[in-house]
Amino acid sequence: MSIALAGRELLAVDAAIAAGEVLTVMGPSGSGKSTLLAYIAGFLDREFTASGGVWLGERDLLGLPAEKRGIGLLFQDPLLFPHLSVGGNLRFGLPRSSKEKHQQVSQALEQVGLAGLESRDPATLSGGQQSRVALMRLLLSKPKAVLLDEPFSKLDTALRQEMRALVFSQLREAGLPALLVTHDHADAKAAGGPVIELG
Ligand SMILES: Nc1ncnc2c1ncn2[C@@H]1O[C@H](COP(=O)(O)OP(=O)(O)OP(=O)(O)O)[C@@H](O)[C@H]1O
Repeated sequence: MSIALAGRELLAVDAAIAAGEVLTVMGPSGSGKSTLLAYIAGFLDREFTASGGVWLGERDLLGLPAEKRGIGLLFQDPLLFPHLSVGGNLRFGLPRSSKEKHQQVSQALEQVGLAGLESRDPATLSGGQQSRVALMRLLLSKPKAVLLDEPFSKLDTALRQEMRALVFSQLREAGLPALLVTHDHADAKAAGGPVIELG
């Protein structure tokens, strides 16, 4: 696929991502990394024109509205809902039909070392704890693929290493194909998959 801005090609990418693999796209500021994710997720601004397909298995994603694409997103900010508790944020990610919501939420919290924090206000959690809640909310929503936009860039060094290990191991375990955009070579190395450098 390729994306143009004001008639000039901004970026072109041709790649396939296997289940449990993370493809990293690197490039300088303005090279189109966030634009690429917006195209795949289904919210590209009208200023851009794009051509080429985006497939998830047999499904042509471009024919589907954003909310039907089955894509989970993780950004540099955890973006937790401030009016919901930690448990409320995690339940929000659960498909409407899922049973035993309470148990799924408490297991998810336990998995990331946050057992018992269901009723906490997200604003009272540390940045690292908020990132872990955001990751579990994403996984509980059962996406078919994941897009990561500089997810570690706001964390300090020690936390960044811990979150990289956690995010990539959870994605691998869930067998999800993922696309990571980043400036940071250490992110690409930790992701362990192929790397595309945009010009
Ligand atoms: N809504 C828009 N209208 C016009 N131009 C835009 C719009 N959004 C982004 N751009 C331009 O498109 C180009 C790519 O932007 P994009 O945000 O995808 O880059 P990026 O590689 O993610 O950058 P960064 O690493 O700084 O986040 C930039 O030149 C940017 O100014």
